[in-house]
This record gives sequence, C-alpha cells and structure tokens, in this order.
Amino acid sequence: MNAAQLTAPAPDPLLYLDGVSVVFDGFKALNALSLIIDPGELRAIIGPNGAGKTTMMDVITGKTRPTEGVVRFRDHDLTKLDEASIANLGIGRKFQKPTMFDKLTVFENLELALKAPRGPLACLRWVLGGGDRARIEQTLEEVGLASRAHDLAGVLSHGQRQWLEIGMLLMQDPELLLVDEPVAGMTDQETEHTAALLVRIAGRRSVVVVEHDLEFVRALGSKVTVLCEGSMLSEGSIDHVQNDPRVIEVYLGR
Ligand SMILES: Nc1ncnc2c1ncn2[C@@H]1O[C@H](COP(=O)(O)OP(=O)(O)OP(=O)(O)O)[C@@H](O)[C@H]1O
Repeated sequence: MNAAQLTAPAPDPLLYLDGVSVVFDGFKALNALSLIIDPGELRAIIGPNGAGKTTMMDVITGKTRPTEGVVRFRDHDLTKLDEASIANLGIGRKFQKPTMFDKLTVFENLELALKAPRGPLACLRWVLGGGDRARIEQTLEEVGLASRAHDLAGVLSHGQRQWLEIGMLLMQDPELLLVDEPVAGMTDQETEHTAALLVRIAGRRSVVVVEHDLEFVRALGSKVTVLCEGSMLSEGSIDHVQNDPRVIEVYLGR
C-alpha cells in the first residue's frame, strides 16, 4: 500500500443512519441505531427475532418514520420523504413473497418492470427499443434466467421466482437494493446460486441483505452487522461476529 492509498479518504456513504430510534407504544423497536453503507457495498444484517431488522428496512424505505435520528441517502434526508419519493431516488426493496405476473413470461415480467416508472400513458405508447431489449437480456444473464426467458413465470421454481423478482428490481436500476430473507425455503443449490447472484450484482450498486441462514451469509463474504434489541451489537467479518461472545450469548448460542 502506498502513501496515497493510506491517506485516501473513505468514500461518501451511500446510506447513513445515526441515532435512529423507533418507538411503538413505548416499546423501542430501534434504539439509537447507527449504520453506514458505502457505494457498491454488500452488507448482511443478522440478529434474533424482534431485533429490529424489518423495522430498519421500513425506516429506510419510508414505511415507518423514526421517532428520532438521522437517515440520509446520498444528500437526501429520507425522514422527510414518502415511500414513492424514496423509491424514485433509487432504493429498491425485495420482500420475501415475490410479486409478478404468473401468466406472463420471464422476459415480459422484466419488460413490464422496465416500463413501470414511466407511468401508465407512457406504458401504452411504449415500444421495446433495442437498448431496452439489451438491458433485459443483460438482466436475464445477471440473475441466471436466460434459458427460462420465454417460460411463464408461473412455472418457475421457488428459487427462480426469487431471482426473477430481483431481476425486476434491477430493471429499475436501483443504487441501493434491500433484500429481505431471500433464501427462506430454498434448496441448498438455490441458496448457493442466490449468494453468487447477490455478490455479482453488488459493486455496481449497494445491496443490504437481511437473513437468518448463516451458511448463506458466510457465502456472501461481506461485512456482517448483528442487530439486537434495536441496536448494533457487533459488526465485522462473519468469523468476527460468530466469535463475538455477546453475539454467541444473545443469538448463536441458543
Ligand atoms: N407496528 C408495530 N407496532 C408495535 N410493535 C411493533 C411493530 N412493528 C414491529 N414491532 C415490534 O418491534 C420489534 C422489532 O420487530 P422487527 O420486525 O423489526 O424485528 P426483526 O428483527 O425483523 O424480527 P424477525 O427476525 O422475527 O423478522 C418486535 O418486538 C416487534 O414486535
């Protein structure tokens, strides 16, 4: 490492949470949570049930307003924006249950996802251009569904449906993708494919993954944040957090 690299400033964070609390009827679902996600970073979030993982995602996407704290995406104050405005800034969220049109093909679902932000009128007049077709084909490759492009979404396996939904989110070109328990119910092979997929798509965008499956988290090879009782309990490599006595006590040791 040379002197210039040693003194190089850290990149401006893409997502910045500081002192974020959410109180539901006197109960602190988030308790002074701080979290920084860099551009292009892949981050895994783990923690026991009720730790506040979903509430954290809800705060980032504007579904839940924090009681206090700072939530910034680039230079935007997310606490002042509604869900639609936050999505338009480039934050995509994948929920556990995929939402797609079963009677359309994989390609058509991606095509529709590409049109979605253009509004209904634009959709009616919309003709698939060469550039758009190339983007759909690139996304099919990225999520590993190129060979299924012309199959109906309804006949896909559970894992393939999850990948199609990730592909549909990619069509909106998000800068930050939030992914909620992507491998629940997947076979081991599908789980491996999903880890490789998320590693592949991070870099060009940031990806935050909430997951309980620690073998999958290990396969991501990313920094891991452990939440507990609404706060950050530990952060570091999977080996670091798995050997942290506090994490073993509240999460892993049970
Ligand atoms: N709308 C709400 N009203 C009241 N309490 C809530 C609400 N949403 C969440 N909570 C509580 O806040 C705490 C954090 O919940 P959250 O769903 O964020 O945890 P989690 O880490 O995602 O858990 P899991 O792994 O089980 O999904 C829980 O105790 C939950 O019961």
